[in-house]
Amino acid sequence: MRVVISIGGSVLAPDLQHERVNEHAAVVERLDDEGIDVGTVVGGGGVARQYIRAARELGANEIQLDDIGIAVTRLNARLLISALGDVAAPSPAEDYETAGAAMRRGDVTVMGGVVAGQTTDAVAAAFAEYVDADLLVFATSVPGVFSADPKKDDTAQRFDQITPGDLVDVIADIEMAAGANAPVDLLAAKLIERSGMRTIVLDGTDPERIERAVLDGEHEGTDIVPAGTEDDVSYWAR
Ligand SMILES: Nc1ncnc2c1ncn2[C@@H]1O[C@H](COP(=O)(O)OP(=O)(O)O)[C@@H](O)[C@H]1O
Ligand SMILES: O=c1ccn([C@@H]2O[C@H](COP(=O)(O)OP(=O)(O)O)[C@@H](O)[C@H]2O)c(=O)[nH]1
Repeated sequence: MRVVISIGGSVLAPDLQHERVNEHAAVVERLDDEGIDVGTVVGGGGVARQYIRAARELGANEIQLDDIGIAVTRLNARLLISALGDVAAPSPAEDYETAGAAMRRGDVTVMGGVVAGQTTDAVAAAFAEYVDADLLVFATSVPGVFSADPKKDDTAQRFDQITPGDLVDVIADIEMAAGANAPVDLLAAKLIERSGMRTIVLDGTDPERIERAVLDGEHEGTDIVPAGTEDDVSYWAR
């Protein structure tokens, strides 16, 4: 089984606590021990947003701000690599070929961002498509995809399941500036739509939830399910 896990910066290292990074690494190592090929993609979180905010005040444009964001995602990736030790490739892969080759060698791969104009959500979706992953997991700071931003709207409802097309509609209005907050970015949603890959968005603040979702298929987040496959047993058996 091949799994790609997108670990938001806000769940990996909200305040750069090494204990939390260690807990995520322990989960990745246990999945690796189970014989699962694991690819991880790490976000920039609050630290990236702090840098982006400061550089925006200093006059940097959005592409320059994205590049700053990418630099922070790669720093966070190095934190996870530090905790993973020998099971991980020694530096964050900067393209899908390098990451895919490392996965084929049996290393856990750790990526950050790759190119301006997107987020690590799109990196995770593209890498998952590149390696024909069986499962893509977005571990984020909210318990799934909601009808509106749950941090701003008390009436927002969580979707147990959503089609990629409906996901695109839910997130289409979220701003795309560097450092923006979305459960999954628009490009990622379109990649999930075209690949039809099995995808889960869940609250990853407790890393063990990621482990349960991968090993037992149990989670309380949102399944992104291609239209028409909601009751297709072969889809859910993948
Ligand atoms: N429709 C929505 N459903 C879920 N979350 C949403 C939605 N719209 C906006 N958000 C925001 O998306 C963010 C997703 O997590 P984020 O803070 O970007 O963490 P991560 O570091 O995991 O990417 C949350 O801050 C949440 O408030
Ligand atoms: O391939 C990438 C990945 C990240 N980013 C930039 O880096 C920021 C932080 O990454 P991300 O949003 O994925 O981090 P998260 O908020 O999920 O922790 C993004 O907002 C973008 O500005 C980018 O331009 N290209």
